Amino acid sequence: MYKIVFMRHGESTWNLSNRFTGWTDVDLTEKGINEAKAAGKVLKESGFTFDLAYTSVLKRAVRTLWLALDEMDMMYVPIKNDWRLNERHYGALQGLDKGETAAKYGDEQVLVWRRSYDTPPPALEVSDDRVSYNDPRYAGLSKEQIPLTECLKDTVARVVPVWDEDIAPAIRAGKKIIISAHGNSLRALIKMLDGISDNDIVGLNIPNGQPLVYELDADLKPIRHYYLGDADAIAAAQAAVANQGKAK
Ligand SMILES: O=C(O)[C@H](O)COP(=O)(O)O
Repeated sequence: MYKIVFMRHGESTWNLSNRFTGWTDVDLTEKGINEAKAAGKVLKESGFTFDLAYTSVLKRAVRTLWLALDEMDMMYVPIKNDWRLNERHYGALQGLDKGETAAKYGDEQVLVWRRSYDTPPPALEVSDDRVSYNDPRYAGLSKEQIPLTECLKDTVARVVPVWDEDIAPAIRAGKKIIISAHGNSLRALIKMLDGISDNDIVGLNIPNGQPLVYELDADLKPIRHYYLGDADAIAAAQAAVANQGKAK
């Protein structure tokens, strides 16, 4: 039996101000820093150790990983940064307030943009300052690989190859792995692992900064999964994420 730990980053400044974030590189809040440290503490207390870590190229996930590993006194663990673990690109919604957007377009439309499997939010114009073409961290990518918007299906299409080509072979080679990523890049991975339908994935919300353990069989099929933290607090945090896209 194998175990792998998934963790969404701690609260970011744009989680706090309830803005669509996507590929915008915002940092953690004080609360987010504390969530990351608490995640490291509970992992340590639960006896977890790691010998390989994966994260995105966005600082909220990278810093969450650093803080958790620091808390575990395991900052020597090799880290692979992969842009394909980035948050789902939120297109022209990036920077907008989720509640205000729901008040303008309706809760239903915002739910479609946030959670439907194959309807992307409105795309950025290529001339928009928010487009990542000139960002040095994506210098090795073609323009076709740099999204102007993404639905979850698009995110699945870039996340699953990281699993198949990199993470799964490492698990099979016996590496104990933690992945620090984002609400929707983790939803993409979990959809694939658990075989969740396009309809049911709408109801899956990942809370900030809570280690999620997956136990996998010899074929890397999930046996069971569980959060390490307090169950009531996690359920409340998941409900809060679901409610972020509703008009006040
Ligand atoms: O990109 C964002 O805004 C968040 O990280 C995830 O947002 P969501 O829960 O609204 O999809």
